[in-house]
Amino acid sequence: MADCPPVAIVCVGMAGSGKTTFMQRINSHLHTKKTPPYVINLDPAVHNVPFDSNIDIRDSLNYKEVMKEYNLGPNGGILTSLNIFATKIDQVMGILEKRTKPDPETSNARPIKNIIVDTPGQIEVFVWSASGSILLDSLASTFPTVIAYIIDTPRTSSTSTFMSNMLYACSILYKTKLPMILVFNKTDVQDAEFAKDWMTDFESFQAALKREEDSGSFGGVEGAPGGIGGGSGYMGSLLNSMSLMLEEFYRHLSVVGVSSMTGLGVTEFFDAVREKAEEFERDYKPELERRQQERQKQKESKREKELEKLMKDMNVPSSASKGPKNTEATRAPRKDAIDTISDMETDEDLGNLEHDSDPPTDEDDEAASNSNGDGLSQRYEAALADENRSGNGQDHSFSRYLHASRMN
Ligand SMILES: Nc1nc2c(ncn2[C@@H]2O[C@H](COP(=O)(O)OP(=O)(O)OP(=O)(O)O)[C@@H](O)[C@H]2O)c(=O)[nH]1
Repeated sequence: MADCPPVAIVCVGMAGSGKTTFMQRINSHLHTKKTPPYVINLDPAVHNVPFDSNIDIRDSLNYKEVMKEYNLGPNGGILTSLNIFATKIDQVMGILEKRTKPDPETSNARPIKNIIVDTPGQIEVFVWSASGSILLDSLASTFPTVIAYIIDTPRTSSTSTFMSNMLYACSILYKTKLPMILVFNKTDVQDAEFAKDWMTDFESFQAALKREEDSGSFGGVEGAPGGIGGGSGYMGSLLNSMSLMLEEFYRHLSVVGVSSMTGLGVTEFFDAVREKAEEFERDYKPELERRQQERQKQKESKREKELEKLMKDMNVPSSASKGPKNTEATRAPRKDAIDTISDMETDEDLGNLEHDSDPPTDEDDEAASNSNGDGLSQRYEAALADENRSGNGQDHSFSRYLHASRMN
């Protein structure tokens, strides 16, 4: 496996599951193996990080200031910090690409083989946000990327908490569409064999359900009513069906028991990473590329439609036979310009763009003279007034607006 490409390992997990301690453990393991990883911390709200990060979101953003400035609560602050950070993803990817490429002429003779990423404990803020998707998609489009879902084993030992955690993991797998390793952490406190059994043997899960029912401790709650919690009750039959339904999901996962405290199971974790990285190249990458191509196609067809609509709005017939305006001199620059319009977001962009692309007509001059050049809103009003005078439809006013904008 000497030539395997660098792998990005993104650690996600509920608050307190031990992500940061796990990051510290795998970081020190890789240092011991003389293959130091590239470390990224994406948790803006963490107080102390017990390892050195190469990129730390806290270096570029003060989460408390973000909360104050945008008048947000803690989760909004984390989300907004991630959104702001996501705008720098190109720079981050540039750095990562440089660090993972061998370059004997510089000190980068031994390129990075692992990128490890710590994320906020508020999973949904990362996994369900646009910035989380941007960050994950960017990583996955360049490196084999694996999600390490960290689970607090002692807190997952009852059937209902186990099932809740599995459903959460399933939703993350479905949302990120990346290979996943379930890391049952804190095995120094409780062994993870029970979880592996439940995932591979439906009957052992049913037996555990029955035991909880008999002892009246369903869901880890002593004295829970059997009618609700028991294998024969509503929750029991729900758990049974869910565990059957999740069988297919379990098949796609690697499961390792780890103690971030003692280091037990870390070697198995890296074996699983290698396996998942191969799976990424084999199964996920083609799918990812297919999705990227589809997005590109959709973007192009949307642009085509916008172009057609705009041509219509501007009274530019698409066939050469219609009207004197449709000459090479006018048509070509318009098309280029309008292609660019769909990438522009602000009115100012539209104004600047049109300035160079389309020679004015007498009508336009009139519209422009109605404008005092003090801003786009006034120009827009001028175009509107013009439209009212001529009784033309709204679409036509847009073309006048574009021409009027050009004069400034
Ligand atoms: N016994 C034991 N305790 C652990 C282990 N891993 C983490 N812990 C403890 O679990 C607690 C939470 O660990 P963190 O690493 O801060 O958890 P986190 O998921 O990063 O927490 P957030 O940053 O709040 O999301 C700490 O008290 C750790 O010492 C482990 O393997 N064994």
